[in-house]
Amino acid sequence: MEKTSGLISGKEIYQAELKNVKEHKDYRGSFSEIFQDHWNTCIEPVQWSLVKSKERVFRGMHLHKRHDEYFCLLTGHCLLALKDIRPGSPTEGVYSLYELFEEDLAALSFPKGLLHGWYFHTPSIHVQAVSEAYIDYGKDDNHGVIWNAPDLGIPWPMDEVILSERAQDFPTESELKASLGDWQPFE
Ligand SMILES: Cc1cn([C@H]2C[C@H](O)[C@@H](COP(=O)(O)OP(=O)(O)O[C@H]3O[C@H](C)C(=O)[C@H](O)[C@H]3O)O2)c(=O)[nH]c1=O
Repeated sequence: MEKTSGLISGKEIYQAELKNVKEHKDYRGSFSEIFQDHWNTCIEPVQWSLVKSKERVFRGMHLHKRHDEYFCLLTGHCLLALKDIRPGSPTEGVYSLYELFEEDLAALSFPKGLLHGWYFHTPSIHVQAVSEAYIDYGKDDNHGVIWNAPDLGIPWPMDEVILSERAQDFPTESELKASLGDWQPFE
């Protein structure tokens, strides 16, 4: 099977970007630059995190009204979904489903206002960055939608996942949107 990281379903979303990461291999191993300011991504990181996930773990779907995010798989194999629920976005209602492999490194940057979640086919390690620290956003801007909500419309290939207790109680997409009220992510 060809292990090429990229979009496998849906369409690209406005201001989200998957960037291939060049892995410079030699007889000692490899060296890969996973982030550069000059890439002009949508994010200015203020916090970096390293996340280890067991097989079949699903993290998300989450939504933040105030901060942008970055994700790069280091080891393993995962699916990563985005959905644009920003009122007035040129890609409002569009989803993107990416498949990422450690054998073909790639980094995804995406703006505030996109639902996002990741599923790990195998034990995996990734790094993620945010443009607002968890200590600041965790209490009031860490929203969610249940991963398999019918109105989310993500064609996940799996039926069962391992969720956090909090994520088990997330609402549907329409219930979240109703709770967010009138917000203007482009102002
Ligand atoms: C996010 C975060 C979590 N934690 C602690 C809090 C919990 O004890 C533990 C797991 O946190 P959580 O269940 O929130 O992790 P995920 O389910 O991967 O979700 C996190 O990563 C996805 C992508 C999101 O977008 C969420 O905003 C963020 O909460 O790590 C920290 O200490 N610092 C942090 O920045």
